[in-house]
Amino acid sequence: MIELDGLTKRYGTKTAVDHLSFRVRPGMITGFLGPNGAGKSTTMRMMLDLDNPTSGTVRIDGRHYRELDEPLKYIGALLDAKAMHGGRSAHNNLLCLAQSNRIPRSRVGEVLDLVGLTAVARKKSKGFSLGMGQRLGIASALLGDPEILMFDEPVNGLDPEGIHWIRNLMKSLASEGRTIFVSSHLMSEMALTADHLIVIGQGKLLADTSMADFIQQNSRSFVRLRSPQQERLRDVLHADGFVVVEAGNGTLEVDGASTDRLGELAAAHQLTLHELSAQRASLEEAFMQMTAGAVEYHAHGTGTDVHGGAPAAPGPAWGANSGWGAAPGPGSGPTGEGV
Ligand SMILES: Nc1ncnc2c1ncn2[C@@H]1O[C@H](COP(=O)(O)OP(=O)(O)OP(=O)(O)O)[C@@H](O)[C@H]1O
Repeated sequence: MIELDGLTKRYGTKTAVDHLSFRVRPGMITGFLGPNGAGKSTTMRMMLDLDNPTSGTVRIDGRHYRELDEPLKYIGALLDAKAMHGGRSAHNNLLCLAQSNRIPRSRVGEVLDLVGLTAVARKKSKGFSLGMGQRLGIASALLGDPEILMFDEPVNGLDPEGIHWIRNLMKSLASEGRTIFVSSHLMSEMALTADHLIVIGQGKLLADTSMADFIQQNSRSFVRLRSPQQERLRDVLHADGFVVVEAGNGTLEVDGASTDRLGELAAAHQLTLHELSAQRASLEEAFMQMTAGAVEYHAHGTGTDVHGGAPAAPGPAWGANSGWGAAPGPGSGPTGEGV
């Protein structure tokens, strides 16, 4: 378990992390979300004692990081995959870490195997691709077989097979009862991976909730209907008290209704339906809805349409930090489920 209490970090007049308090619990994957500059990396660095809090505390299984003997056996982290020594081989990078934490030499081979780098174990890591570097960073996090694992953007640079692999790895580590804390800008990936979410904006806690509740509470869900008798269907729905939105292309959208109820209503009036589908909002929509007021770096002239998917790609007008990391993908719009 990781416990944060009133964690705060100021850089001069800038408050990067603002009185954050939350728990990261074992046996599940907790996603850590926030727009660019929200304070995620600063929070993770303070969790690992790489940065000193201005005030507040972080406890790892009840203790401060500094009080842990051989910390890699308690908490493993992938923060910056490029932090490895480029002149050393993958094997030697891990061996140095293992020796400084009294981890047996045999574990190096095990984790290299686990991340699929055995064939390049003796190659210098400076020649590694982004994806190979990520795998090496993940190997270093796993080295001490810790109960707590923290991953900052773990799928960065990984190909689809690699993304699938890290997703399943995190799930299996969580199912063993470990504590998994992961940040990512890839909402579609986060939606498939995390059980629980911590969302921050401008350093402050915005949400600490299950994935399902987060999506339900921060976005619109509706039922989409399509019928060759659209006008009659609309009249029947109106007569039954539903608010109906004509969405173009012959589709109607109804908020606050179940597909069962609407299907039965259509059948009772002998109306043919070509589509009856519950549209669940995506995590990306819910995230953009919640963080709309806490986005520090905006692209001028694009806006963030909370019901219309991802904003446009970052342009030259973006702030000092890069823009949104999430490209519109399979998780971009509402997802349909139905007939
Ligand atoms: N060493 C530093 N000195 C001054 N300001 C800093 C420093 N590190 C971070 N900040 C500022 O603190 C804020 C939080 O930054 P941080 O990198 O933690 O955000 P983030 O959520 O990880 O962002 P991203 O998603 O872009 O990686 C930003 O405004 C950033 O400019």
